[in-house]
Order: sequence, then C-alpha cells, then structure tokens
Amino acid sequence: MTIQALSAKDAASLDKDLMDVNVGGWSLDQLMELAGLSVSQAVWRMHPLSQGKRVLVVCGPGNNGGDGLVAARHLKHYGYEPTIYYPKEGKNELYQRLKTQLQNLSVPFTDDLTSGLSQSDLLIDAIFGFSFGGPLRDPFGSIISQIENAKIPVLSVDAPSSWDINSGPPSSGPGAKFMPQALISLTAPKPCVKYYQGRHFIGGRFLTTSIAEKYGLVCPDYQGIDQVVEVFKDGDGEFRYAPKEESKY
Ligand SMILES: NC(=O)C1=CN([C@@H]2O[C@H](COP(=O)(O)OP(=O)(O)OC[C@H]3O[C@@H](n4cnc5c(N)ncnc54)[C@H](O)[C@@H]3O)[C@@H](O)[C@H]2O)[C@H](O)CC1
Ligand SMILES: [K+]
Repeated sequence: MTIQALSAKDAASLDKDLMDVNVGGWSLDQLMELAGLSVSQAVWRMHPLSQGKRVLVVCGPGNNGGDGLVAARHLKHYGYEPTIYYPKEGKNELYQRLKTQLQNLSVPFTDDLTSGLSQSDLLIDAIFGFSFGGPLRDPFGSIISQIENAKIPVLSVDAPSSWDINSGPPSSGPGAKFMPQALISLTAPKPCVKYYQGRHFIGGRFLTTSIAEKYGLVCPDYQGIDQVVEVFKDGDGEFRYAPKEESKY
C-alpha cells in the first residue's frame, strides 16, 4: 500500500483534531512525548551506540524543538551523551519543563554550534517542522548553512529544516544542498519527501483509523512495541511500508 503525504495545512488541522477534547482527546505534552520517543527509537535504529554516543540535538523555538528535547531525554536513558543547542528557546512552560528534566539528568546545553558539531557523532535536526515558512530569519540562516555542511550524519525530525513543507528544498541559499542521512516523518510524510533521498522512518504512534480516514491516510504498520516504522521508495517513487516479513524490527 502506498503512503499518502500530508500537506502543511492538513498537518496543522490534524494536530488540532488530535488535541480536540471531543475528537482525539490528546494533550500536546502527550503527543510530544510520543513524537520524541519515536525520534529516539529512530536514532537507536540508524545510529546504534556502537557508532558513537555523542548526539548534538539542535532545537528550534516551536514544537519541533520540543520533540528534540524529549528525544534527548530518552537518548540519555539509553546511554547516549546528548548535548542541546537551543539558540532561540521556546517561551511556554512546556519547553521550560522539558529543559528542567534535561538539566536534572545533567544533559549539557551549549551555545557553541561549531564546537558542538566537531565533538559529536550524530546531529538531530529538530529546528523546524510543519509550521516552517521561509525565508529563514536570523540566526537560522547561518545555523542551517553549518548543518548542511556538517561532516556527521543528520537525522531530521518531521522535515529537513529550511525545506518548504510542500515544495521542498530552497532553490538557493542555506538549505539548498541540505540532504540529511535520515528523516523521521511524524504521523505521516509531508509532500517535501518527494525530494528526499535517504533513510526514512515514520513515527508518532497516535493516529487512529477515523482520523486517518478523514485525511486520506493509512495508519502506519507499527510492529509490536515499536514507535517507528521504516518506509521504502519503490520504482515509481512512491513510499511503501516494508512488508511484514521484511520488517527490520
Ligand atoms: N501531530 C504531530 O505529528 C505532532 C507533531 N509535533 C511536532 O510539532 C511540529 C510543529 O510544531 P509548531 O510549533 O507548529 O511549529 P515548528 O516547530 O515547525 O516551528 C514554529 C517555530 O518556527 C518559527 N519559524 C517559522 N518559520 C521561520 C523562519 N522562516 N525563520 C525563523 N523562524 C521561523 C516560528 O516563529 C515558530 O517559533 C511538527 O513538525 C512536529 O515536529 C508535536 O510535537 C506533536 C504532534
Ligand atoms: K526538522
């Protein structure tokens, strides 16, 4: 079965449905916890501890950044050594709580991206997700330039930051050459995945059949306790779930 993409507008609307007390019934904290847990499991799959424990988590000011903060906490418990680069901190209490949780685990925060990059084995791009709208405002142009030239693998959360959610990478400037090694789409891939080449996971195990049907989606075929499922591009460029017997999990 092919996997349908979710436009930026539909992703925001689906998010609202999930959090409607009479529709999905979820709170933002719950969704973010599951999203961040999925990100941490994608790291476990693509970059096991044996490939290096030092993970630089670059967080943006919105909920994409919140997913990164949650993922960092789980990674710390798995035995990784996360460091957070959070140049524009989100203002609401949820982000402050996530930050306190990390500080209580002695997870360091750095304001030096250059050193962070040189001292890490993997980077998590949790800068922007489905609410990104270009062009990049300061200080993110130079941050994206540094990340797209990074020598370490990158896992992007929900979308490669700086890419337009619907139309993909910018034609020039920061982000034009950005092609992360791995991507985890939350709930469903966004249309920009058409331009993406790399390892691709889906996570955010909170979709139900009725909400999926409303948006023309298929619930990902999660196996057992997994919070991620890997997807593959077939010869027609369509994304498909791995058949059950071929699942790596
Ligand atoms: N249902 C789900 O799948 C869930 C996904 N989650 C994650 O939430 C993000 C979307 O979060 P949101 O807060 O709406 O927005 P973003 O984090 O994408 O970004 C908003 C943030 O970025 C600033 N910004 C936007 N454009 C620019 C720009 N050109 N230059 C600089 N700054 C920009 C804007 O001002 C805001 O501050 C989704 O992708 C998932 O990762 C939830 O965690 C759970 C449910
Ligand atoms: K991102």
